[in-house]
Amino acid sequence: MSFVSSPLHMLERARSAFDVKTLERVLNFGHQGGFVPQEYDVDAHTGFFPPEPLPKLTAEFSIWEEALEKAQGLLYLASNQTEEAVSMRPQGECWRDAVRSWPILDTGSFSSNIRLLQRAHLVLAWVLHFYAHSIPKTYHIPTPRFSFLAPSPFRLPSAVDEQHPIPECVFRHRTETERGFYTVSAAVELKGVEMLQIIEAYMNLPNVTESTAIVKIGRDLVALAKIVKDLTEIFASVRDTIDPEAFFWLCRPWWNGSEVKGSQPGWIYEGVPNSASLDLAGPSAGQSSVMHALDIFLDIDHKLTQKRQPAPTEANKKSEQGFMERMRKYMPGKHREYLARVGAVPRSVREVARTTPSLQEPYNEVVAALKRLRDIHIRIACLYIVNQSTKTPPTASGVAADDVKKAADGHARGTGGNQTTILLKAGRDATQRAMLMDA
Ligand code: HEM
Repeated sequence: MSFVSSPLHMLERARSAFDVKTLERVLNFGHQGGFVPQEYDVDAHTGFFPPEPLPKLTAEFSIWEEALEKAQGLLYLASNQTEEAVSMRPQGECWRDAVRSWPILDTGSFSSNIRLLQRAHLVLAWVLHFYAHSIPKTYHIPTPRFSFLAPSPFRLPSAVDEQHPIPECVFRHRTETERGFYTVSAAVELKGVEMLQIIEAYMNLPNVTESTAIVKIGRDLVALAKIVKDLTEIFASVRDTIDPEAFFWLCRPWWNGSEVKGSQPGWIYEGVPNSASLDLAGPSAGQSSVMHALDIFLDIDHKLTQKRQPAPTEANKKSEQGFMERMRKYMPGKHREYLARVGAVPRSVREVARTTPSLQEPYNEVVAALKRLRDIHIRIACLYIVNQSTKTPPTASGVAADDVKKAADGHARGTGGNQTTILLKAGRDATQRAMLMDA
């Protein structure tokens, strides 16, 4: 082992490995009591994404990883009545039997490794969705019961391993569409890193009323408007890469969560008290931490707590005002803390712009850009969800004529469980309301 003789040498060596900004953050220069995103597991280069892809779980947990891998070529939606889907039902049942017979695995060995915990969460969440949505439902047993807690070793039966011929086309179509959706969402998240740098700079300004600070804020708002415009283009690119039919009928049903609807309970996790009453929304890009950060930084009032103009419409009032806050429950805890910290800044950028004439226009430009983004997003949701739900399902979906209405029943709902257009328009209108009127 070689020793470094002085802190200066150490600094020099470290400089070659990191950029200076990162280094300063690590050493906490200039951030005494300040805002350091890394403390909230927000990376300087990848933002809310981990800096590296999540590592696979160790051999001890291979049953989880293997089950997920196999599920992707094996399971069909319960609603799929095509010949292939029906012929694959026994293999699906074997897969679910195997999952039911899993032993309880102790995750203590990696309880301090956040990346492995995240990987475990990701793998088990998808296994759960594959499990729940592939169970052929009957009208008499509306509630699928399942458990990860039964005590016998997991082994996939040979019937599954032989891999009876699997029809490729439906899977490929679904996988490509799904990949397209994740890629666009990831592009938004990564483009958003530039925005997080602006937020960080604002949070660390010693005095937001100083003239140099005002010049900096003005410049950053101009840059932010450009970033939001770029984000809008990324959103709009879904139309080039994602097929609406495959999105609505082949992918999206797998993402639905367990909603508690009236007297019908949600999914029951055996061994978990009151699990049927848990609010377990499916994944939604509404959980994107970067988009929440932007809203919070600009002080967009989704909850309609501020008196702003124009007054909310009746439809605005009917939408779920706590939706964005509810979606934060699905984010990693540290990211929630990051958002709370940004929201707790003593003077929001909106407040500073309101009282600083030179900042009103650049602030309004960002808000206008975000409103346009939400307009485009509404059009996308109509194209991919509302319109699709009124169409005849494609043959590959295997949805039987009698079941079309049931399958499309959630047509006006997002995977997060809300009436799509009302919710998204309320978000767009809340954005518009942040506009400073006397500019
Ligand atoms: C095919 C593409 C897309 C469709 C059909 C779509 C649809 C929806 C729907 C239905 C909702 C309502 C909430 C729910 O219940 O889930 C929603 C919300 C949301 N989506 Fe998307 N979305 C798409 C792409 C994206 C992308 C790429 C992002 C980027 C992160 C995104 C960000 C959001 C956000 C932040 C919300 C919360 C509401 C808001 O901020 O206005 N969406 N989306």
